[in-house]
Amino acid sequence: MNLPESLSVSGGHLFCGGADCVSLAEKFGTPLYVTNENHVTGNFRRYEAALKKYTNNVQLLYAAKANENPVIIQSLAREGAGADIFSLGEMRAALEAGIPAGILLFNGSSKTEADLRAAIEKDIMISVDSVDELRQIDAITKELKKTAKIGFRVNPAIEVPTHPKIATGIKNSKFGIPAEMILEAYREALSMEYVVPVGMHCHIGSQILEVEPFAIACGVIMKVAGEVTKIGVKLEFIDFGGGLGIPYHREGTVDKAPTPEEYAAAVMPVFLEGCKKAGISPAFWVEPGRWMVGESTILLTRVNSVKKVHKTFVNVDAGFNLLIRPAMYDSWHEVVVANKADQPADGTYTITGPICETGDIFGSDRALPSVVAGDLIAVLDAGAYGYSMSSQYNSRPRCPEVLVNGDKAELMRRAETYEEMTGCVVTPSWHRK
Ligand SMILES: Cc1ncc(COP(=O)(O)O)c(C=O)c1O
Ligand SMILES: N[C@@H](CCCC[NH3+])C(=O)O
Repeated sequence: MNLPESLSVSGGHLFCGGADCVSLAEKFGTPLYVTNENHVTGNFRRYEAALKKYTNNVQLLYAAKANENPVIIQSLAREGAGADIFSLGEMRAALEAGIPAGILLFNGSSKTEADLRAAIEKDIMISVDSVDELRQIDAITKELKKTAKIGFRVNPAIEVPTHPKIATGIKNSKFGIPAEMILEAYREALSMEYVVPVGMHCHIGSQILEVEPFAIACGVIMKVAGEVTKIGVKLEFIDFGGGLGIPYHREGTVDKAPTPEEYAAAVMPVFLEGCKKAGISPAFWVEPGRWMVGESTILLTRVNSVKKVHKTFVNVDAGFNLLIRPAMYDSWHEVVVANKADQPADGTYTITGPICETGDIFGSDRALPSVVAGDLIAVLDAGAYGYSMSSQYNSRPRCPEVLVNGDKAELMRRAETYEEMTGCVVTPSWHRK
């Protein structure tokens, strides 16, 4: 199999960086998320270098939702990442990781007054998703007598080749303001006392395996940028969102995932040409999440039992409460028997979790070496939208996360306890004895 760079095989065992996954599972228990830190920081450097070949006026904002572990956010903050934040929790994590407020963008289509107030108080720029939200910002800035720098999220109305649930720039998406309504929105912002429109934002979707849609969206946005410049907006940044996909299929029909270099080659000339036409020089911002962390991480899970019936089920100790992507989007994740990583396949196996739902399947009919109870399965490419979308469904406390750096491996999050899981439960008076 075409393993991600974060992994290798030695002596029949799967390794993450310099750490033997079989030993990690013995030491920390399973289920266990394992992340290769150097892979994450290497990704950041590569993505940034690819863009900076065209202009130095570039800022990468890590999409914190992809993997919200504060340690990961801190690793990227140290590399100079800003962050795309979507909630007060993500705001707090980004600020605590040391990311300066000036390179945070508060995104989202449904912000609360508390969200807007916190962003304004902390000088964090807001990607405004509706005129209604703009007016709420106006009211808060007047009350606080404080400036708010904003951009609008533009919906470029383009089709993107990805799962419909994660295509965000299509015409009928809930996100953004249609390009034909955007001039009015900027005009209104320009008329406000404390609101300063300085940016523009778009994000067309996630897990996109072609670069053309990014270039098309960039063309639409640059045209709009030219128009808003004419009405007096001084654009300091244009944020083109995230979305670059990763190759989840690594065997058989292997995904051809574009590289950041290919992304840059497709998008940057359109951006620079648009800037020239409009006579502007905003910074180029981009918000990758999945590409930064997706391939860096595996989910290790122990085989509880093997059931040979109409097909062979491998019952493991992790369920979709820990990695919901296959159940939610029918997403493909490769699976490897981590303690038999050099053995040839001898049959087909369906990897199922312990959750009380038929859809609790990590992979169906996968060709694997002979699997028996006690074996260790690695679910690959689990770094993006894995732990961050986890839940405690079926009253299962979340598992620990280990960070590997070279041959060092330590916890970056311990397992939840039952007490923590139920710590918010309150007993109504009539239930008390
Ligand atoms: C506004 C915004 N920016 C960035 C991202 C990150 O996307 P990805 O993880 O595909 O790079 C998302 C998620 O789709 C998003 O909604
Ligand atoms: N959660 C999605 C990606 C959505 C990105 C956030 N807008 C996934 O796992 O593929």
